[in-house]
Amino acid sequence: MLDGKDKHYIMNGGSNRERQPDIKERIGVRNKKYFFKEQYINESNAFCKYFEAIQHNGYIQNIIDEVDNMGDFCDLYTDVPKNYQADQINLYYEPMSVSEGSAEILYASHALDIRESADRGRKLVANKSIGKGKILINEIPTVLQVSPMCKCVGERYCLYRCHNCGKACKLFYVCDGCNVCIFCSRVCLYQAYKNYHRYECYGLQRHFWSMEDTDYSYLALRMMLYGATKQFDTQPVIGGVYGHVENNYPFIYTLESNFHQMMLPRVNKILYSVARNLVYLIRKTNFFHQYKDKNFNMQDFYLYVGGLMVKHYCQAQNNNILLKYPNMTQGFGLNVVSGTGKAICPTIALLNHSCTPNATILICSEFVVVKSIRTIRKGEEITICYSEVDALLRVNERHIITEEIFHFTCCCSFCTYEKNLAIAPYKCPQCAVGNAKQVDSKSGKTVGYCFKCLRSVPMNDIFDNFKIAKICRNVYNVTYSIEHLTRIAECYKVIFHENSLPLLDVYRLLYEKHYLWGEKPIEVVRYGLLLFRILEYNMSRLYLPILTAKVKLFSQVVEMKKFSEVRDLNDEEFDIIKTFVGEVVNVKRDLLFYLPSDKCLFYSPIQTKVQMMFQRVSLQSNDDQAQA
Ligand SMILES: C[S@@+](CC[C@H](N)C(=O)[O-])C[C@H]1O[C@@H](n2cnc3c(N)ncnc32)[C@H](O)[C@@H]1O
Repeated sequence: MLDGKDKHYIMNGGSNRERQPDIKERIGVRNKKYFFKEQYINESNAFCKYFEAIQHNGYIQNIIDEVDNMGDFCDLYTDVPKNYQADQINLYYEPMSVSEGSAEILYASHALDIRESADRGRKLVANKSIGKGKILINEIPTVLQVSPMCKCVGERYCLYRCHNCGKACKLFYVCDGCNVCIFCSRVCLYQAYKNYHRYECYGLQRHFWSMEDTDYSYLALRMMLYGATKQFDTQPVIGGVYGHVENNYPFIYTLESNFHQMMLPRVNKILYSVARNLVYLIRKTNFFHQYKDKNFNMQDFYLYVGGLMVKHYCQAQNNNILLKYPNMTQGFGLNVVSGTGKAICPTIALLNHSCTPNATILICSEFVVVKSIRTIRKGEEITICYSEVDALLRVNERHIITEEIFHFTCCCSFCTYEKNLAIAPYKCPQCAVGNAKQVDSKSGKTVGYCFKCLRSVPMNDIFDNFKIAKICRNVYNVTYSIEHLTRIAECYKVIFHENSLPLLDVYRLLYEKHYLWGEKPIEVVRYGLLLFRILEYNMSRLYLPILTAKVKLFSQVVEMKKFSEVRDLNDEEFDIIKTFVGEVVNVKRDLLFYLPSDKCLFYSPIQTKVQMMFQRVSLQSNDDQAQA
């Protein structure tokens, strides 16, 4: 439990931690002109300066023209069927809820606490051991952006979700004004209209806002409008609870924006989008009329609202949750999802990113649910993998994504592990458990140091294998032969630990080569299984990209004609197939983590086919299971 000053800081989100850009590092790497610290102190100040500048040099006229000459009303909306089926969205999941709610954090389980760390800011940690598959948070989004279902926006965005509460709706009410927003009930329609929709309706009709994944101006506007309905009250209710059902604005207001980590071109894009929003609000809506008789300086108030929208834009970029579904019925592709919008959930926004997460987000009708994907120890931080980051990429590639999209450099345990690999990458030749590094190479002998044995170890064997691997790699680069790749894998098995990432790269290549060119189908299974063993060791079995890739592997094996020719298996091959059949059965259980049982039915034909293909093996597996 937190107390006193610490608790105040953390709950209020402000904390005494003011993130400052790492000036030396940035200026060292990038051109100085991109750095803006001297120019802008914070989001509000940035917007004031920008707005003053565009007013001064006349550029504002371009924005006014753009707003005044918005396109025509889009005819296609009139084609939207008014009684469209809910497209199974609500039926996707059973309702889920946390077993016992926290008294300190809205929507969270009592097993979670808020803490703060110097490198990552606020975080949620487990205050007791948590099992796999437990519901940790079950949150109703505070602000929601549902992508409109207009056909000119594209099929990808088609969605039958209430734009106010997020519920999927079987029959819906379409707003008569814009014909874009749909609502599940008259109550939602009325609420939305009163709180925000009357200000956005005109722009929505004319595609004023881009619904692209990288544009947050529409969501920023909605966040500001939510604030306006709460009189822009940013003071949390006394009582020290994080989050408030009636007024979550104080908790939105303090979400991480990473404004000071952004480069000038990005900031300029945001300022421009917000200036557009502001001009739109002034010229096309009566949003500001309600404040006119309150004796404030309207010019200052415009700038205040603009500053708020800049802040919310940056926050939306860092904290939004993509409303998407695991959609494994379509081609079993990696990350095959149907994107439908973005949500701001202040409690879930406390979760930091990890490239080897211990929890995942599921969208369950109008709820956003966080579920543990492995056992979490007491005191361990709860982490998710941010949806734009593909944890299957290598560390440098992942860092490009986190830096470009979220403006932070990931310092999770997996990134640290991958970086440490560079320091002591080898398997100790003495104990075969510890990590060793080379320390010396004299008179034909290579000596290393093992961090487990805590002493020097001979490394000649390792370096002999390195030499062979290097030669094989050179030959492979010319011939692309499977034999040389196999030889590299054998050398790597001596040099590195069996679940290490260098081996993963070689197995991935071997799998692809065998799948495309190989004569022996059993090798596809062998390397496919090895690949997933390493991935699951480093990440988790219940990790959606891994699961979908695995289902893809199984379906590929089923499709391989050559398997029908496999008759006589030797003992080793028999074992491989036995493991494979076991995995095919197990994956069904893993799928149930993400989908209700009727949605896993698509998987049954694969299971049946595999069991028929390898009848002898599956019979024996069944016997083994019965004995066990
Ligand atoms: C959704 S918020 C998470 C909560 C945040 N720590 C806070 O105090 O509000 C995302 C921000 O947390 C920080 N963060 C999250 N994961 C991180 C990681 N793995 N490494 C470094 N910073 C991280 C970044 O500043 C990121 O923009």
